[in-house]
This record gives sequence, structure tokens and C-alpha cells, in this order.
Amino acid sequence: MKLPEASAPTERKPVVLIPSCNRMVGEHPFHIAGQKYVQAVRLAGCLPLIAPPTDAHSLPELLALADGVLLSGSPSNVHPDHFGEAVLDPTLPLDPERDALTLPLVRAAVAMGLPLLAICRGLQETNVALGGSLHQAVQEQEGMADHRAPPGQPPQVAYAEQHEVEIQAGGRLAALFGAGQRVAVNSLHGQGVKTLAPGLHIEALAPDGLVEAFSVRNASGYTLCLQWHPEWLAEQNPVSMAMLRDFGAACQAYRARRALGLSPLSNPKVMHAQPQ
Ligand SMILES: N[C@@H](CCC(=O)NCCCC(=O)O)C(=O)O
Repeated sequence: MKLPEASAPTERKPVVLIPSCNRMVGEHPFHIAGQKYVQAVRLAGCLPLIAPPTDAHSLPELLALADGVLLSGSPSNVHPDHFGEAVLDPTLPLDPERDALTLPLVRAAVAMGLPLLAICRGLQETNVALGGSLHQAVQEQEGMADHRAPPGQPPQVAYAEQHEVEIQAGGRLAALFGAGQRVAVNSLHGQGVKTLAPGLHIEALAPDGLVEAFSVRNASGYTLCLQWHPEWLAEQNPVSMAMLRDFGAACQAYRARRALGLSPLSNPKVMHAQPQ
């Protein structure tokens, strides 16, 4: 059987890493990623690559394969250890293997200008990785709404639009959609931004004031972190498609620079830069 020729380097799709979640399926541990995130990377015009947990020394090699990173959502929570708190509700799932990969990965990606699109848990990981903290239960905070999905509902109900977000001036979403624009979004999270990490730009706010999107103000590369789920039925949502295309274009540009040897990929010092 003749395999198709590999395309020329300049024609190859950008490679986007999707760090895996890690959980037992029956008696066996698995590294997994949601299909809708894989499809979102394809809709962005990129090639998805699910990445299992990787030790710190291998992280530069992993990132050297990439032209972008998509941090997906997950039912698991970022371990409160990472923002100096004890676990409040031990019944909620955790994924320390994922934390061990994504937190240093976020810092390295931002330091080297690798495009980063973070969704739900991904927004939370990015905030914590760069020095921020999370509410472990937003709904238990005075004056805050319940941002969790309605319990026990089928996906088409759980991922239905639940509230609006207002786009804030001066960021990537304002450039795409206009400052002050209100966008209806879904909402499936119990954790949420408590203190925003230094150097982050608020891109959108929920009616109760919760940060629903941010970017990294002085990052040399594309960053966009969303608390909601644009990957859900993305093809039917012009706002989601505009953001995915924006991310895909950034990955394409990063790939082009890499092909010309212009990105700081070979500088190991960049890989381990700590957040500002
Ligand atoms: N567990 C965290 C993050 C919530 C989250 O990512 N929800 C989506 C889960 C399913 C999916 O991947 O769509 C929290 O509760 O805040």
C-alpha cells in the first residue's frame, strides 16, 4: 500500500499539543483527551497531537515539536496545593499528573511565545501557573452565581448557553468582536479565578464579575484563555469559529517562523523562564 507523500514543510499543518487527562478506565490507567477538543484543533486548521504526562527534562523536546498548545477542559480540578490551599471538597476529582505537565508547560509556552489557547480547566491552570489562585467553589462565594452545569442533564442541555460575558477593552477578544460586546456562553465549572496572576489582561467578565477570559499582557506570542467552551458545536457558532481561526493563524505564523529558524526554540534558557 502506497502511503501519501508527506507534504512539504511549508505546506504542513501546524502541530497543536493537547495535554492529556489521566484517569482509570476499568482497571487500567489511560491518557485521554476529549474528542471535541481534537476537532477544535482541526477546525483551527491545525494537526492535533495528544500529549501524555512528560517529565520536566523532556518538556523542551515536546514543545520543540509544537506550533501551539490547546489546554482542554476536564471534570478534574487543579489541585489546590498549587495555590496554597487544602482541598475543600475531597469528593471532587483531581488530576495531579495533568497539573504536573500543564503548569510548567504554560510557563515555558508563554516564555517562548508558543501560541496558547486554554479552555475552562486550561484557563484555571494558566492562572495558577503564572501565580494566581482559584475559588474552589465559585457558587459558595458571596454574590457569585453558580457556574456549574445543571446536574444530570444530557450534553446538549449541559453545554447550552447559560449567561453572557462582556468583552473588555484592549485585548484579543475586543479586537475580534469589539469592546462592550456581550456574548452568550455555556458554563460548566465550579472552580474560577480568585486572584488574577500578575501580567494578565482581563478579556471578558461574567455578570457576577467573575473573570471569564484573559490573555497574557506581555507575552511574545498568542495567548487566549476562556472559562467557557467554544469547542462545543463550534462549527455552528461564529464567535467560536472566529477565535479558533485566530488561534490557528497564530500557530501558522509560529510554524512559519520555526521553519525559518526564527523562534527561540533552541534556547533552553527560554524554556525554563519563570513567570514575571
Ligand atoms: N473541573 C474544573 C474545570 C471544569 C471544566 O473544564 N469543565 C469541562 C468538563 C468537561 C469538558 O471537558 O467539556 C471546574 O469544575 O472548575
